[in-house]
This record gives sequence, structure tokens and C-alpha cells, in this order.
Amino acid sequence: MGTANQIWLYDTTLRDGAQREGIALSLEDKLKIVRQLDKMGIPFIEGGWPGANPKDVQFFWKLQEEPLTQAEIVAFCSTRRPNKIAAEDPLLKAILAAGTRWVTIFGKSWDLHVTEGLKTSLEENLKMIADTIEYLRSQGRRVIYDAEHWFDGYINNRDYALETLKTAKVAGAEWLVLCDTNGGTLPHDVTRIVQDVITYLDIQPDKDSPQLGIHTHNDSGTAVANGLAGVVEGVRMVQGTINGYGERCGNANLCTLIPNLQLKMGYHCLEETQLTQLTKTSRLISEMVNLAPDDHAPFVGRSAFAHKGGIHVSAVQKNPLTYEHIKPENIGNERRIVISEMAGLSNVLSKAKTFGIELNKEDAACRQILARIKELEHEGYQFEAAEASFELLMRQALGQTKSFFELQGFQVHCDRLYEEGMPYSNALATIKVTVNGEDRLEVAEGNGPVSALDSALRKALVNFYPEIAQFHLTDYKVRILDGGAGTSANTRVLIESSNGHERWTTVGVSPNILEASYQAVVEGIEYGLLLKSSLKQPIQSISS
Ligand SMILES: CC(=O)SCCNC(=O)CCNC(=O)[C@H](O)C(C)(C)COP(=O)(O)OP(=O)(O)OC[C@H]1O[C@@H](n2cnc3c(N)ncnc32)[C@H](O)[C@@H]1OP(=O)(O)O
Ligand SMILES: CC(=O)C(=O)O
Repeated sequence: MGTANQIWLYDTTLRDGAQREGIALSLEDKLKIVRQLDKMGIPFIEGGWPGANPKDVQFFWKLQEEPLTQAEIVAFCSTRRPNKIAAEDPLLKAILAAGTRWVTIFGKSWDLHVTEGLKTSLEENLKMIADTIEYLRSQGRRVIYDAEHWFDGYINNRDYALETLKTAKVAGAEWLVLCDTNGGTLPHDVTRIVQDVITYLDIQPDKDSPQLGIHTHNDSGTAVANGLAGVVEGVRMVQGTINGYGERCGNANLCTLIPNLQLKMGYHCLEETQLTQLTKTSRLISEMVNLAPDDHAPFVGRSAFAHKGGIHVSAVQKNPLTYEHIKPENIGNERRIVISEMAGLSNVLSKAKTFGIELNKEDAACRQILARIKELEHEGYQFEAAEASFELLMRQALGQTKSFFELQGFQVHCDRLYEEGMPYSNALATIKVTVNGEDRLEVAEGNGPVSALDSALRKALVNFYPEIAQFHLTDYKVRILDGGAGTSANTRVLIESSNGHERWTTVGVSPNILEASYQAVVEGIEYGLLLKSSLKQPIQSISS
């Protein structure tokens, strides 16, 4: 056992996390994820159920060839089937073949599951638990026992549930993990039930084995709170998943549990440097499972330390404690200042600094910029996501941009055509611009009006600004702002552009979707050109 304040983290992203609807991990994905968790210092990582599918079998073979650096990789399985012999159970043979030092076995605690699910007797279930653990111990394995449906079982039949745990303890399980499998338990029930288990089994937290663990699901929205409640009472292993992925509403989110345990409750889970990997790990794993990261996730979300209200920004700049519950850098996250109609001068100053522009509150331009933002946001512009447009607006107010070209006009023509009876769209854009006093007229095709317009504009400009050849649109989002107005509604378009190295987002607003798109396209090109120009150097405050 560890020191008095040690909590043993147990990650089940690769097993229970993968039981989330919408996640399908390849062998390669699983290997990448396990290495990242190992790097972050998680001591126990549940890799999968080796008897359940060929991918999990291969996963454990791969780890035998290239073991992890510090984590114990754990193989998962059920107890033997009713009225069978443990040594002959194919799933138990597979878990042994996985070659791990530690195995996790789940067994039934709830009498309802024994009689209705397993269709066996309460006595046989106790034998299944005992036989399985004793057999695995005889084969040299260390055993973690997951007491499935522990809390429901306890509430339905306390004495039987406690007997199943005692059986696992006597058979040699080193960890007894209380599972809230259906996720319906609330923290005050966790508290009283854990207290009873500790007394009944005479558990000595932080001393000898067995010790208690907890595995919670989020169906009541209390998975993390339940885990914390268990720890307060003496539980020393916490099971969960990165980003809370898991069956139904998910498992306890380790990205929330770990910082709460370590930074607020004084327990030791990870080294300080490992804790700073948390945000990166959360985002990396969301990439690997192909789910968009939750920007508003506690601790690790992109917005977890984002300040939008002017009052907040002003105070945070004086002392971050005023609106932040922890230091974002402790978990590898960062503070962000957001620009919107709720901004005050402090937001503008702070954002200017990130663009390399030193302003102070006395600059007249500062108030003008703020007033302009509020006016434009009232018209439907939104600068939170369109930071490139905001920087252009700021530089225009400060006289720090130049006009790269002048639009004379454009026309876009869309056709719906048919080829062998199949419909397809084709768009043609004509644009006329003046650059350095020279008129250019260009035509381009696209599979839609915006791509045709974008192509025509870039074609007209590329001879003057060759870097435009590297620019391309990477994302295009449209939002109808006043849906009640039907097809004459105001439209906001956000366009993300890239030059292959950097990405930036611009915004346009108009009742005409093409006009809104044109504004965003033009700002996208202007910002790309600005990035390469000497204008994008840090500049001095205009009043200094
Ligand atoms: C709480 C949890 O998250 S537990 C983990 C859940 N995860 C999974 O189920 C994913 C992996 N599972 C699988 O690939 C398959 O279900 C397998 C390979 C395990 C079993 O497949 P099958 O043999 O076809 O059985 P099936 O999935 O239909 O039913 C599960 C069987 O396990 C039995 N079972 C359930 N829990 C236990 C247990 N703790 N001990 C022994 N048997 C159990 C059920 O009673 C049922 O038996 P039955 O077929 O006699 O009715
Ligand atoms: C073991 C497990 O995953 C559960 O009881 O939820």
C-alpha cells in the first residue's frame, strides 16, 4: 500500500470507455491511448476483455512484446459460468493467456442479477466468485474484484451483498471495488454504505490488503461526486475514464476526479509534472476516439478558464483567484480572454496584447474599438470564434492595415444540372477587383457559390500576392440569426482559412448569404496577407 494520502487511479477508458455508443477503437488506437495513459503516470490501466474479441487478445499480445513503462496493464473478465469449472472456462483461459500480473474479475452482488440474470442460486454465485479468484490466484495472478451493482445489491439485500464481498476477500482479492453499475446512487448513500462495508470487513485504509475501490457511472450526474464521497470514507482506488466516456451516460471522469482529489482534497494521485499532462491527454484521447472535445468540461475544457464578462476580465488581470478556482497551468490548461458584446476595456487590452499590440485604457482608439464591437455584435457579428476578424477590426482602428485590393463587383451564377439522370450543382463566379491601380476581371468555377467566389477572388489576386496560392478554406459554418424571418433572415457566416501552417477564422453578416460569405472570404484573405506582412509586428500604443 502507498502512503496515507495515496489514491490509486484505475483507468478503464479502453474497456468501459469503449462501451460508449459511438466509440469504436482500432488496435492501433488502443495502443496509442494506453501509451499516453502510461506516460501520464496512471498506475492501473484496464486494457480490455481478452476472451471477448480478437482485437483485445492481440492488444495484450502486443503489450507482452512491448511492455508499458510504469503502469500495470489489467485484463478484465467475469467470474466463471454457473455450474462450470473455473480451470475449464474459456474466458478465464483467455485472461491467463493475456499474460498480465493483475486481473479484474466482476461478479454479482445483487441477488436479482443472480436469480434473473445468471439464473442460478445465491450459493452458486458465491462459489463462482470464490472459485474464480482462487483459481486465478493459484495461477499467480493478483486480483481486483469488481462488485457489479454493489450499491443496488446492498440496498436490496444487505446481508447477501456483504457476503459476496467477504467471499472475494477470503478468496484472495487484493482490491474490492464497489461498482455503481446503473449509476443511480447518490453521494449520501455512497457515504453510509461505504462506512458500513469498512466496519463489516474491518478494512484498514492505507494498511493491509484488501483495500476498497470505487467504480461509478454518471446516470444521475453524480459519478464524480460519488467517487469523492467514497474516498472521504476510506476508498483508496478510484476507477474512471478519460473525459468520462462510458456506457450510457458515461463513467466517472478522471479529468475531473484527479484534480479535485489532488489539488483540493490533498490526496496524491500523480506527480505534479504528470498532472500538467491532463489537458493534453484529454484532448489527445478525444481526437483518438473521434469525438469533439467538450469545450466546457471542468478543468480541461477550452472554456474552463475563459473569461468573457468585462467585470471578470478586469478582476482576473488584477488577481486570477478572483474568477479561477485553480491555476490552469497546474493541469496544463490556459486562461483565455473572450471578445464579445459583454467585453469591457480590459478584454480589449488583454486581447490586443496577444496580437502583439500594446494599448492602454486611456487610448481613445480603445473605447472606439469596444464601441464598434458592441455595435457589430448587435448586428449579428460574433467575434468569440472569429479572432482574425477582431484583429483586423482592431488594426483598422489603429491605422495598422492596408487595403490590399478594391472590389468593383461580383456575380455568381448557380446551375442545377443532370448527368445520366443524377442531379449535381455547378457554380460560376465572375469578379472584378482593382489592385495597385490595375483592374482584374476573373472567372472561376466551384461546386458551390462560395467556393466559386473564393476561387475567382484568389485567381484575381494571386499574381500580386503569390502567397495566396497556399491559402485554402478549411471550414464554413452558416447560422440563421432570426429564423422567424424565413429566407430573408440575417445570416452569419464563419470561415476558417489556412496557409498550411496557421489557421484563422473570420466572420461576415448579411441577409444575403453570398454577401456574408464574401465578407468572411475577403477578411480571410486579408488576414492571411497580413500574417506575412511587416504590419503584423508588435506596434506601440498610439498614445505613447
Ligand atoms: C458491468 C459491465 O460493464 S460488464 C462488461 C460488459 N461488457 C461486455 O459485455 C462486452 C464484452 N462482452 C462480450 O463480448 C460477450 O458478451 C461475451 C463474449 C462476454 C459473452 O458472450 P455470450 O457467451 O454470447 O453471452 P451473452 O453476451 O449473450 O450473455 C452474457 C452471458 O454472461 C453471463 N454473465 C453475466 N455476468 C456474469 C458473471 N459475472 N459471471 C458469469 N457469467 C456472467 C450472463 O448470464 C449471460 O449468460 P447466458 O448466455 O447463459 O445467458
Ligand atoms: C464492472 C463495471 O464496469 C460496472 O459494474 O459498471
